[in-house]
Amino acid sequence: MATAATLALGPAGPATADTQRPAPARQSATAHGLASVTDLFAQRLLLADKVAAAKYGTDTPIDDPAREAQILADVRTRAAGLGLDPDAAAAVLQDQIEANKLVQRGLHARWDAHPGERPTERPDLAEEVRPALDRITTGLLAALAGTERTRAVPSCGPRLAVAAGWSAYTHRLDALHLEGLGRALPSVCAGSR
Ligand SMILES: C=C(O[C@@H]1C=C(C(=O)O)C=C[C@H]1O)C(=O)O
Repeated sequence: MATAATLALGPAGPATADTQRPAPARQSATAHGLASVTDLFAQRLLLADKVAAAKYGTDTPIDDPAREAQILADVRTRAAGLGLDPDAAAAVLQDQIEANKLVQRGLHARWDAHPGERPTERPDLAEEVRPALDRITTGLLAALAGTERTRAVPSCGPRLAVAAGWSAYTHRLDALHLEGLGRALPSVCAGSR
């Protein structure tokens, strides 16, 4: 599927209707589109609502260093298996973790200030929410592998900005989640590390 990002930044120049675009260029722009990465960032940030709800009003802290270390070690191993630089992949995941905690903190502050907005249900962190986060991590590693070349070119930054804007729009991110998305981006482009 062609996204606004791929249409705006595809290698064939100015955006043209899909039917007019040569097939190889369209395929290449789509396969390497950074929206595959930023869409997963947005999905992960939306899951922060469930994480925050699972923890709110309990003794479970927002920060869980042991779980973070486990995720990062696993990501390093799997990145190596995919031919990705383990440090680079771990840096991207570290940013997702920081972004997630930013949203969780924002939600807890909001719920403290506005009791009427507190969640009415407490999702199961271990059984429901963390498995969903783990599925996103698997998709993210594949998306990082699929965008390796795009993430290494000088135009990565502007492409990433367009992709992030598109993902924020399609996932209807509010101001807090948009702030989280900004925190999720710094390690994506190879030149930024
Ligand atoms: C999401 C959670 O909260 C925090 C954020 C994490 C993440 O983004 O993966 C992992 C551990 C916690 O520090 C969680 O506890 O599962």
